[in-house]
Amino acid sequence: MGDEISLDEAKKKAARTAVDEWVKEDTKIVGIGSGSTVVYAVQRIAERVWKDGELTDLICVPSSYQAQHLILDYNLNLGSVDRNPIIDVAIDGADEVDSNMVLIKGGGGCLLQEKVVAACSKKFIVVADYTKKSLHLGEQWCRGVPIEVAPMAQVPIKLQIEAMFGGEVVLRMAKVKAGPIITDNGNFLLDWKFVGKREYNWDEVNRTITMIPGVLETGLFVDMAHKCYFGMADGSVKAQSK
Ligand SMILES: O=C(CO)[C@H](O)[C@H](O)COP(=O)(O)O
Repeated sequence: MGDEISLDEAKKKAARTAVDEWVKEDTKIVGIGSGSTVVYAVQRIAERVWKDGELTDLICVPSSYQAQHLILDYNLNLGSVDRNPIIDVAIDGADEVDSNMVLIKGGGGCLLQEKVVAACSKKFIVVADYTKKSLHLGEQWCRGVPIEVAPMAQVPIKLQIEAMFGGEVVLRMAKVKAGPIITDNGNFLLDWKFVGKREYNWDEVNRTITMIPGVLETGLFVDMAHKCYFGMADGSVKAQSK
């Protein structure tokens, strides 16, 4: 058996491949996702700007506070969906990707802005390590589907989701602060630990949950991803498209 690379190396390979395949000289605006894999995508963009003298006019639109500061730290041009509502390509991570390219996102709590940026993008490209790839959602990611909600509505939303779809909905608690996590948008996060063995129609589930008053957005990204790049344990990069 050959040597396995680390998860970080796998993320890096996926991110660099995606940037080189999708961010070209004529790309004007790129959406920047959130999480640890996207850091390598921003590093690659910065390398091309600052070392290779390419992409100097490229505008980067962040999907979170983290992404905004990444863009600033690497001295890239900072945009916004106010100024740049049409994005050529967005590059983002995922917590899980199933065989139909339905994604769970929001493990890092940034799903609302991530979905807005993805929806503004002509192409939405996902970068991840091999542990995120699965046949069915829930096989790899066991923390449930993140849902961003208005704080005052969290109890009725929890009860409605459990009654309609089963499983358990839990309020995500902060680790080094008393009380729940507060998102970049001042909201709470629920994690819906769905019933693994049940067959869900994710499009329908997503639409139904989104309709509950007080729900701002779900971490289910259905029919949004154009292509996913997975850094594999053997050092290769596997691409998945529909
Ligand atoms: O959705 C996200 C944050 O809300 C991230 O994209 C997702 O959690 C993947 O992160 P990482 O690249 O660190 O595995």
